[in-house]
Amino acid sequence: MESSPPPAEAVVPLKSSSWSIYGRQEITQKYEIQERVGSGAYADVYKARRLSDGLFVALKEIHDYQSSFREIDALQILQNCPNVVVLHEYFWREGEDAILVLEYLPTDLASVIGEAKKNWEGGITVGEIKRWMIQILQGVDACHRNSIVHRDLKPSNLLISDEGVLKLADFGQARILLAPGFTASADDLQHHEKNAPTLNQEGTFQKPEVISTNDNLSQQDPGNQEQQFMTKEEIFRELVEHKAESFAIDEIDKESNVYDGDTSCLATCTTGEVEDDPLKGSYLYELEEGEDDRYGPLTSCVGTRWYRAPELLYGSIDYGIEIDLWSLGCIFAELLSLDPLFPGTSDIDQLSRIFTILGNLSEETWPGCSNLPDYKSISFCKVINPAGLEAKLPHCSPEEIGVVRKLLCFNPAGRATAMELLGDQYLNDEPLPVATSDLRVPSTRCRLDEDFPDEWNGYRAMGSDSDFEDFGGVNVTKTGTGFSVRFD
Ligand SMILES: Nc1ncnc2c1ncn2[C@@H]1O[C@H](COP(=O)(O)OP(=O)(O)OP(=O)(O)O)[C@@H](O)[C@H]1O
Repeated sequence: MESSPPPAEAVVPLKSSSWSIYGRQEITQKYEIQERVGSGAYADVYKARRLSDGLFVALKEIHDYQSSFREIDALQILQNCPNVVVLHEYFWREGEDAILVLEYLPTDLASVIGEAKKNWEGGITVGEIKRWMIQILQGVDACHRNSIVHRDLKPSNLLISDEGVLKLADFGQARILLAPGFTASADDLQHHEKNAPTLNQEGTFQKPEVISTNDNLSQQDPGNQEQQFMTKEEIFRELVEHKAESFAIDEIDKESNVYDGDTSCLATCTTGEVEDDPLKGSYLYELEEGEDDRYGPLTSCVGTRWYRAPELLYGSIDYGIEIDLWSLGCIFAELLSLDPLFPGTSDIDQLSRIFTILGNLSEETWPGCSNLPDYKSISFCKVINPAGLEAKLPHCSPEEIGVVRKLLCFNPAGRATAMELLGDQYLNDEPLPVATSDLRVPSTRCRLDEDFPDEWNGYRAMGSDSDFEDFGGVNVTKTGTGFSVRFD
C-alpha cells in the first residue's frame, strides 16, 4: 500500500473542474482526484488518493452500460487472481455512469516494449520475456478457467505495477461463457478457482490447482493429493458447451436491445463507412429507425485489430477462448521483436498481412473455415511463398518462434491453451525466467502518439475499415459475389 505522498511532478493535476466525476459526491467524499491518466473508447480513468489511508487508486468512469456490466462481473469473478487488476469497489446507480475503483498500476506492457525499443540496448532479455509471458499466461489462464474470454488482449491492456507484477485489465469487452447450470456466486467461483485444472508433465490436466505464483516455475507445489485428470479435448468440449450457451445469451441480449459489442471485422467501421463497406450485408445488428445506438456494434472493438483472430475478421459469432490465444501469439511476437506483428490499417489489410506471413486460410489449414460468415464475400489470391514467422522474427530462436506458432494457428482448436504453454519446455529451459523483482519497469507510461508517431498513425487508422486507399501492396477488385484481393 502506498502511504507517502508522491513526488510533486507526479501530481501536477491535469485537472478540469468540468470533469463529470466531480459531480459524484459519493466519490469526492472518499477520494481526492489527482489527474486524468487515460481515456479509452468507453471510459475515462483518473488517478486518485483514498482519503482514509492514502492508497492510490484508479477511478474508471465507464460511459457504457454494457461495458460496465461486463467489467464488474468479470473482475468480481477473478478477484483472487494475482495477474488480474483488483477491483476495490464500484459505484453505480440507475441512469449514471459506473465508477470502478481499481488498484492503480502506473505502466503497461506497451510501455515496456516502447522503452526497450528506444533505450534498452539488446531489447528485452530472454529471462525477462519469459517472466512477462508467464505472468500474461497466468492471467489468461485464470480467465479461461473461469470461462471468461477477455476479447481485447493487447499490450496496453496489460498493466504493470512498480514491482513488475503484470495484470490483465480492461474487461469492458469480456464475456463470461457460462456453463449450463453454473451460477457465478462468489463461493462457487472461489471453489472453481481452487479446483481448476492445470497441466502436468504428461500433457493432461490435473486438479486441484498447483500453478505457483512464485517466481520460479519449477518450484510448483508437488503435494497435491487428489489426482483427477482431464485431457485437452475434455477441456475444449466443456468450453464448446459454454460457447453454445454464450451464443444463446447473445441472442437474448439482441432481443432485449442490449447489444453485444460485436467483435467481427465489420464492427470496427464507423457509421459513415457502412454504406461503402463491401461486407455490409453481414452486419449482425443493424439499428432500427429511432433505436438507441449507444450500445450498437459499430463503435465497439476499435483499437484491437492488430491482435484480432482471423475468425473474428471473417465475422464469426461462434467463437470462444481461442480468440484470446491468437491475441497472445501476436503479443508474444511483439515482445520478441519489439514491433507489432500484423499492424493492419484496415481489416482486409489485416488479413492480407496475416496471409502474407502464414499463408492463406483455406479448408486445408482449417477445415470448416469456408462456413465463416464473410468467407465467401472476399477472396484472397494464393500466397505462393508465405514469408513465415521467421521473416518477422529474424533474431529469434526456433524455440521462441515455436511458442508463437503454437498460438497463431488458423484452426482455433489447434491453438495451445494458456495452461499448456505454462508447462511448455521453452519456459522451463535456460535461460530461466528472471524474478519478477528483477524486471525492468519504465517509470512512466509510454505515450504512443508522442514516442512513436508512425505507430500512432497506425493505431488511429485501426478505427477505419473501408478506406481502400490505405492498401499498400494489395489490390482490391469487386466481383459478382463480393471482393477479390490480389497481393502486388
Ligand atoms: N488500473 C489502472 N491504473 C492505471 N491506469 C489505468 C488503469 N486502468 C486503466 N488505466 C489507463 O486508462 C486507459 C484507458 O483505460 P481502459 O483501457 O480500461 O479503458 P477503455 O475505454 O476500455 O480503453 P480502450 O479504448 O483502450 O479499450 C488505459 O490505457 C490506461 O492508460
